[in-house]
Amino acid sequence: MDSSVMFEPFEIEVLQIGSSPIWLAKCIGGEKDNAPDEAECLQQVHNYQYQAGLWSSGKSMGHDMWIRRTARLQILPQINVWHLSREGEIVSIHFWSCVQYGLVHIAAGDLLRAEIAAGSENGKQAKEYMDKGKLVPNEIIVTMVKERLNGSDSREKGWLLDGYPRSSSQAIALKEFGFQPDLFILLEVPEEILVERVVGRRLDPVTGKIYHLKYSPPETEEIATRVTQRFDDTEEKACIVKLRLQTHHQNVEAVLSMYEDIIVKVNGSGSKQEVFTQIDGALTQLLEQKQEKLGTVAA
Ligand SMILES: Nc1ncnc2c1ncn2[C@@H]1O[C@H](COP(=O)(O)OP(=O)(O)O)[C@@H](O)[C@H]1O
Repeated sequence: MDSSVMFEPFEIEVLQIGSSPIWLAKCIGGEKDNAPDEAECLQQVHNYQYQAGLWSSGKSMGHDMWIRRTARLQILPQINVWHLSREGEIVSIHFWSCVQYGLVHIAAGDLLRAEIAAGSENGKQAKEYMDKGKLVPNEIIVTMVKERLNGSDSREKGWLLDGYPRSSSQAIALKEFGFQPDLFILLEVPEEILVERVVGRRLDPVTGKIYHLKYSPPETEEIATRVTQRFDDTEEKACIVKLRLQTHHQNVEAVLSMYEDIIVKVNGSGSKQEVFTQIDGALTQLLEQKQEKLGTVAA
């Protein structure tokens, strides 16, 4: 594909107010099979920025400029890309009913398990708490999360923080480090379903993908034979699972009170698709509000 063809499926809009530039690329119509993947879309947005003279020497526009420019391009496959750069970036790609986000997924539990696997001192200490279903002390987890949020990929693409903050002191630390989420998603699931999900959860050590023996079984025999169970998820640890839930109930109200204005409660007891549809709706609404706000200022 030459570069002029690459732009064709896109409608690209560039908005910048103060230090929050937003790139919007929308690709509409066409065949699913022709839909470009996420990396290709971003590449096209960057190419467009460069060709339109809005991106020089690999850098984005100056901070204090305010620019609103729309380039209407040819209409082809259906896809939307939202790209918020600098202060935080959100990339959302809609492939028909299957929607994916380009945010960096940062899971506090995964960070801790990686430390345990690496055999570090922090990992050893963390495991003692995790084995008992208790929260790992802030001295260990807060720095880990902060460093991950400061990673170049998180700063560039934006992030989805999973399993953090789990206490008000963790929420305060996050704020003090200057990290402020746009949205707080609370997944509400009855306890008996949670226990069933945890006990049936399996991890593919090769791809890192999470399965569930009943609800999302491994696709092939090969994967089924290699999946493993997390040390704190086993049947014998069912009482630890309950303790983890107890810890959650003790802290959740204090955490929620810090995010009252941005909480979205999602019914998490349905299928993956049903839950995802609700989250997608919340994210889409958030992006529309941001867009509207910028449009009002632009008018
Ligand atoms: N933000 C956190 N603060 C302290 N401990 C944490 C945090 N996140 C995870 N942990 C520890 O790791 C364990 C597993 O967490 P996680 O992987 O998030 O579990 P789940 O996926 O079941 O919610 C927790 O029980 C806790 O011991």
